[in-house]
Amino acid sequence: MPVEHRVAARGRLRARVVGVVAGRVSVPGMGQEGEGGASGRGRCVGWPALDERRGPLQASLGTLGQWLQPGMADSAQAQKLVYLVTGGCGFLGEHVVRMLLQREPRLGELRVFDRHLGPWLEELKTGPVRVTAIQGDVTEAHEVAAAVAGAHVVIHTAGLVDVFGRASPETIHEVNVQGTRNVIEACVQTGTRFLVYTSSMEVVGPNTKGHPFYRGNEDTLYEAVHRHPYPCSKALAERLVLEANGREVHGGLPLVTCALRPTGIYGEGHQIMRDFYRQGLRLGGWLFRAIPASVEHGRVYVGNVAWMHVLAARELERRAALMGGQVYFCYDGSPYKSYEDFNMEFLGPCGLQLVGARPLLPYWLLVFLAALNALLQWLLRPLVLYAPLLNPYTLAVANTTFTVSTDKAQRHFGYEPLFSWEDSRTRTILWVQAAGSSAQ
Ligand SMILES: NC(=O)C1=CN([C@@H]2O[C@H](COP(=O)(O)OP(=O)(O)OC[C@H]3O[C@@H](n4cnc5c(N)ncnc54)[C@H](O)[C@@H]3O)[C@@H](O)[C@H]2O)C=CC1
Ligand SMILES: C[C@H](CCCC(C)(C)O)[C@H]1CC[C@H]2[C@@H]3[C@H](O)CC4=CC(=O)CC[C@]4(C)[C@H]3CC[C@]12C
Repeated sequence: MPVEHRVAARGRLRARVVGVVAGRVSVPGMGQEGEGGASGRGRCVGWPALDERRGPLQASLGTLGQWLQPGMADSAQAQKLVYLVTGGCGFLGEHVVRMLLQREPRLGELRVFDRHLGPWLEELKTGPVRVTAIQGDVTEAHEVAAAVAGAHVVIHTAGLVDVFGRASPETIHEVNVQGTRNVIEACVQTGTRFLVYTSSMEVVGPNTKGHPFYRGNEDTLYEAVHRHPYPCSKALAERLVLEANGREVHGGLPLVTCALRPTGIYGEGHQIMRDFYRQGLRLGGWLFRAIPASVEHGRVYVGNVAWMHVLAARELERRAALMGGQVYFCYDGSPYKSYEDFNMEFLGPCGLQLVGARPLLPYWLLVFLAALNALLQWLLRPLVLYAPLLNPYTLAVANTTFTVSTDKAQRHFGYEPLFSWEDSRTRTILWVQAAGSSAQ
């Protein structure tokens, strides 16, 4: 069992850390570090003061300048790297964590930072890579700084994904914007040079005017106008990340950043898909079409999004000049369909049927119901949280074509989807079936 403990350094740096260290628990200062732990690897389980913290890590890794020598990454002598994944216990974060463990040969230590740590992290402790679970909050600058210190690469995927009105706009801003600012500042202060940010298609659109974005790419001109707190926060955070590219980090070298913009992610662990499945089961196996089949909604498989993060993080060092400050849509071979028709690719084989070749309700009635839901949410807020799937924002997103067609990630860092559409579909169906049966 992992031991949870408060970690203090200089009285300022505090983060709740659960050390899961290659099969054993690391308790700082108690002589229980993993074998060979004296080198300082995985020192985040016991945070010394910032400057001291750089010492042991640099002793084992050399100076930052050293490990960045051209060609070194390819050599057999390449240093093992420390990765930090914020939001590593979320839907996407878990896939990124597992993908790094499977596909990043240079991984020496993996720090998983999240507000809520998943029990599945336990199973990772048997592997060869040191996995350090850190319970922390991205809105707490000192917790972020403690987690980032000594990491070579940060994949910042933590975020508050809320388009249903569960959280206040202030909280969404705090987590998504201030949290990202804290990550950037932590990189700058501690000398971490490589930052990959999980942005979203939502930073582009659909916009408030309902303009379609049809098979667009990163250079497509589109009027990005937002009002909802979630896309506003993601757009602001993305800008912070891109503007931070080139900033001098502790040690004098430049920060290299890029942002990945997934469209709607699906796959194992996708809660909204599971909710639709359960809703269909409750309705006797039927779902009712609300959106015209002609409205295309971009979707991408979570395993491919995770793979893109791993590749981008790996290649940022070698291709800093090309990739630094760039944005990349996440894409794969998933077909272009409406949101509901796409979901039926998985829910159909699980026994559900989508009723209606056309929407059963006229659009004006959906708009009315969405507005009614928004009103009810506002009226009931002092008493209870009413947060249905249908609201004016989700209706507008679902009802506006937004699809991407690009190869920028392939051109810039050699990305090819790891999972074919058939694989992605099969994996998702198996997960929906399992998640559905465990719900009954
Ligand atoms: N789900 C989707 O379709 C899409 C998601 N994204 C982005 O991908 C990222 C991951 O999203 P999902 O995995 O879907 O969401 P998720 O909610 O499953 O995962 C987010 C993770 O961040 C953690 N987190 C939230 N607030 C935190 C805080 N204050 N401090 C530390 N950790 C915190 C959560 O505990 C959670 O584990 C987000 O940044 C989101 O904006 C982008 C495009 C599409
Ligand atoms: C919940 C919506 C579908 C309900 C439609 C209804 C009520 C008519 O049946 C989802 C439709 C589109 C989704 C969003 C989209 O995939 C883009 C996103 C990107 C993100 O970064 C976060 C999630 C989301 C906003 C996603 C949320 C659910 C939908 C609005």
